[in-house]
Amino acid sequence: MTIEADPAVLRGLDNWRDLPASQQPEWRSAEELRAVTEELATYPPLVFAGEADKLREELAKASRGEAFLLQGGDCAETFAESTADNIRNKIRTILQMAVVLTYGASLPIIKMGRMAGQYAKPRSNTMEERDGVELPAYRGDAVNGHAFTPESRVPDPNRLLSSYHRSATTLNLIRAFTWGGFADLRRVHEWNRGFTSNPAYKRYEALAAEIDRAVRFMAAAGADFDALKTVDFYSSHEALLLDYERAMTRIDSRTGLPYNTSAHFLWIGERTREIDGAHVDLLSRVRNPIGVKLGPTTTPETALALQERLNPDGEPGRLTFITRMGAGRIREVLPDLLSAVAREGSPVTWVCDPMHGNTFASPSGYKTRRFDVVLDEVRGFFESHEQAGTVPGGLHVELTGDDVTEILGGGEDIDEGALSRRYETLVDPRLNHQQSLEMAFAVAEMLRGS
Ligand SMILES: O=C[C@H](O)[C@H](O)COP(=O)(O)O
Ligand SMILES: C=C(OP(=O)(O)O)C(=O)O
Ligand SMILES: [Mn+2]
Repeated sequence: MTIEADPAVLRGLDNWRDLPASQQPEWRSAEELRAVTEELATYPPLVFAGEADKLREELAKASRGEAFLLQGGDCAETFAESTADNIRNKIRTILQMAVVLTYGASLPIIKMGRMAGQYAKPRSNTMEERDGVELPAYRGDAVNGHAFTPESRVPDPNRLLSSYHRSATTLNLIRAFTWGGFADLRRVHEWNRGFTSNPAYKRYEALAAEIDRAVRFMAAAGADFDALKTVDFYSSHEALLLDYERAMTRIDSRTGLPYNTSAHFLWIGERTREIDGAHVDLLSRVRNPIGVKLGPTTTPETALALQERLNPDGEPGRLTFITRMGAGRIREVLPDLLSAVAREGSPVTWVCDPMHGNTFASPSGYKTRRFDVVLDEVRGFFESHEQAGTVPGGLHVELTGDDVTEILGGGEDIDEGALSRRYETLVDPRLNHQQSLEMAFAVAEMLRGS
């Protein structure tokens, strides 16, 4: 039986159109935009509402310390790089990290990609200047091209259709990999053995040996490894482009309620989380689990107001706060926020993004981050929760499965001179494959309190 939506609920989905919306492109034609969104609205959903419900329940567990979220992927996915190899390497990296974190946390790890839709970027500056030439900033492949030419930088609504198609093909491959045998625990464990056999990561030898013993114990005890061949892998992206997100918002026939079907999980960025703004309004009306980024200027009042607006019923798993304070600020800012929300707010899943508060430009002009500083923010996150008596629920990182050189440091000690070797990101720097695994081992040690 199909349940129809309440007409007032349907009308509400367009309420955002009358509200201030920051970070929206100046599309080259309103007509074209209308045609594109009308077409998008006829396309099938990318995810099923029931999957979003399942994720909400899993995130509720993370809010109580019964699970831990690992959310990772590019700062900005690109059409050109959404190839089989890239997608496979990213999934492989996240699965490898998840095995290490499962052991460290002794908890199920919720696996989520910043994948299959992470094509739109908020920018600090509307324009970019190079050698005296000024053009609109690159805002992600969903909006314009990265090539520094006037033609490429014009926001083109047709790119929204390409985003949908790229998201669909990426998600299809993700589902094939994670249900088709690629995620087999024994196989992922073998990959991790390859990583820890590298002398650069000798520091993690003891932990790696413990994991190895645990897997052998499971085998000896008759664990059903065939049941561990498949995993749930969720998709997520920043819900930035409201025209796209609205077109992908559909009524679930089981319940008559609206879901954003472009991804399982959507988050609102640090630059678009105005309490009376369009982004908060649209996401307040969908049933998906959602996130909000919180930077170092966030006050307890703001956090509580966002909770009231986005999760008025206080439903566990509905709202995730993704904090991105900067390693230098987190110990000073986060504990008060945690205490205020614990005292006066409703259940929330707290996740640490140790990337976005720690970005700087190297002397040679590369946007980068330091591996040690990123890890220090994660440490500060755990310390703050310890101090406030609250639950650290997960990790949100920008990573890739390839050997890029975008973040300084780590066991292979990428230095400033090395950044130019393989600096490929179009927006923010990502942990490479090895750095991602190293982070997983380091965080696993933190989770065990060693
Ligand atoms: O990914 C996050 C933001 O889009 C990014 O950090 C903004 O970068 P910008 O300051 O280069 O515009
Ligand atoms: C834009 C991003 O982050 P923030 O909103 O935290 O700056 C991002 O996650 O890429
Ligand atoms: Mn980013």
